[in-house]
Amino acid sequence: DLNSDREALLDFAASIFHTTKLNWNAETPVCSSWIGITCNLNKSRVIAIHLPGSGLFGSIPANSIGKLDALRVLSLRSNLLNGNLPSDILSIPSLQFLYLQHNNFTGAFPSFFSHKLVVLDISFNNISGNIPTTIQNLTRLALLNLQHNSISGAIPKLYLPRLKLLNFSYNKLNGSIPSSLQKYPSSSFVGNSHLCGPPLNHCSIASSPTPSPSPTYFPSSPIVPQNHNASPNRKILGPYFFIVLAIGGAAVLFFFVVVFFLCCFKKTKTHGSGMLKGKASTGGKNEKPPDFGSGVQEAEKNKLFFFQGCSYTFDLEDLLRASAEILGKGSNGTTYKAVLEEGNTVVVKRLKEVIVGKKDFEQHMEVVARIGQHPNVVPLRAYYYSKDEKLIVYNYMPAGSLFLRLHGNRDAAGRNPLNWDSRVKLCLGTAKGIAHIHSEGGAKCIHGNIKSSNVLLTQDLEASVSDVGLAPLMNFPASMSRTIGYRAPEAIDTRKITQKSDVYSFGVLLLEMLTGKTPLRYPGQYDEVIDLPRWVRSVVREEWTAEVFDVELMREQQIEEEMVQMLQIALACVSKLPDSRPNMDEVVRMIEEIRQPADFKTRTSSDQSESNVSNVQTP
Ligand SMILES: Nc1ncnc2c1ncn2[C@@H]1O[C@H](COP(=O)(O)OP(=O)(O)OP(=O)(O)O)[C@@H](O)[C@H]1O
Repeated sequence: DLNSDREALLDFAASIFHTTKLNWNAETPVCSSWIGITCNLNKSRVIAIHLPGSGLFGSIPANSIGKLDALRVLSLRSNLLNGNLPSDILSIPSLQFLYLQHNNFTGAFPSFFSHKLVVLDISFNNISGNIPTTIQNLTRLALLNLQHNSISGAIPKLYLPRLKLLNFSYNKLNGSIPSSLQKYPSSSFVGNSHLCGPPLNHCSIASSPTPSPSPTYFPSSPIVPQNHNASPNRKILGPYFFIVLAIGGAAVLFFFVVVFFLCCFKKTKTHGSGMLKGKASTGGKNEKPPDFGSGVQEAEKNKLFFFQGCSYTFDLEDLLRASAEILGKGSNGTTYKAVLEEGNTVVVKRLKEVIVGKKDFEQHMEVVARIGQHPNVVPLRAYYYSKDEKLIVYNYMPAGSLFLRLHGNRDAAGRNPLNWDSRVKLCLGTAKGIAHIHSEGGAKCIHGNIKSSNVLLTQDLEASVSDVGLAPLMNFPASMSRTIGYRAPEAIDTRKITQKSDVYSFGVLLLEMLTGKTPLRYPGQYDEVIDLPRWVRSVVREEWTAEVFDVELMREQQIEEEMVQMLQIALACVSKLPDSRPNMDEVVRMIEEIRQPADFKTRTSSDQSESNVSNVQTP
């Protein structure tokens, strides 16, 4: 329990000299005031210790940290810890992420490990002895970093199906590299004077006295596997594939552009018929002024246009009479929730600074309405255009936005966190919605404002992308808007949005789902923006993945592999160069590859509890 965890931590602190004030004392609450300590959600156990670079000096006593039997993450990297690696720590049954790199640990490589280990990093120490064959039992291991130690002997035959990153370089290993490990790059093995065979061409020559390479953790992209063959889900796509893809893509694009123009041309000619069903309204001159749409009354000739398939029976007058509540003021204007007299609830967006004329607006709305006929896009119901007022009517989505579901009420007692299965499902749905927008509207169809508050949820927790097609109607939003944390760097520089800048914004949304952090800091005036991609890259470089993930996901079992894969997709989406980002169809495919459809079916039945999302509140 928490008391025994507290005692164990105090024993550790008593025998280790530390320069950083830890603020650990028996009188203060462990979970909220002790530096570097993370507890589980109900604050009954310590599940993570993060004390990197904290000036810790000395050797870790047995029966201290080793007694924390709910511990999942231990990060004591970049300290001055010495002595043996305490075997009771390595065998904590719940331990998943272990970071002990850059210390002065000595002694033999221990041979008992927690079977749950995903990351084992003891690089840059002075560990000796052989690599134990028991490493073979670590079937969930994704990273094994032993570089820069004094480990000797032959490398045992290891077959670790999930291992993505391996580094044995700069040790004293000898013999030949087992065939199961030959798929890793030579940089994983260099600096072992008597190690032979592929991927090393010959016995590697110890590099001393030449200085060893700077302690770069792993080459440029620390998360992306060194060898794509290592992951069964990844396929190497050769140059021909991309050429064929490019030609095919161009042909498909051409087709859609032609279809798009044909449709537009046809629509212009048959204006007012077919898709559009006008409903005239006098605009209620004697009514009291409405909460929104003050410009509406003057425009008697203008009509509220409903799209086909819309079951509402209200007209503009009803809309003006409805009691309206402001949902928020966004970059495009103000959004109202309007409850009509017959009980229907709709959302009305009052657009500001529309830069296109009536005809263009109407034609554009038809395209948007067509795009909206997809399960992952919020359908457009109606619109109104006059000189002074532009309104768009959507269905009201009572389950609120992804933003509220993910961040709202975070610290409240009864909060029901969004579980990993639901997050995967929502990521996939959002990706499908954006992919549909990109493909349906042709190359020029860009959302331009992907963010978690523009992803709305249905009652059964499906994602639905809102604000589709607004960007081309408006001025590029001011740089200090709430959107800034999602904006691709080139979109900020050039003030131009592209499909690839949508991919970037979606990547930020994925990072938000994985980290539980918002690209905007609350509460406040939206002026403090966290550059999430930058933050994630910096943490990942230092400590691979564990620190990155949302604490609320820590209580779930066996999801690390999927989280790591999602992180890879997110980092690909937020690549600095637009051309290096995948397109949305590829993103959909990659997310689908994380989990087989069969898994989705069996797992989604457990989402029922997640569907109960009606009482979300503002953070
Ligand atoms: N159809 C809808 N149903 C329910 N809530 C909605 C709907 N459309 C928007 N909202 C919510 O209303 C609030 C205001 O939305 P609005 O789009 O005006 O601002 P925003 O999303 O914060 O910024 P932006 O204008 O840049 O998109 C948001 O919290 C949004 O999630």
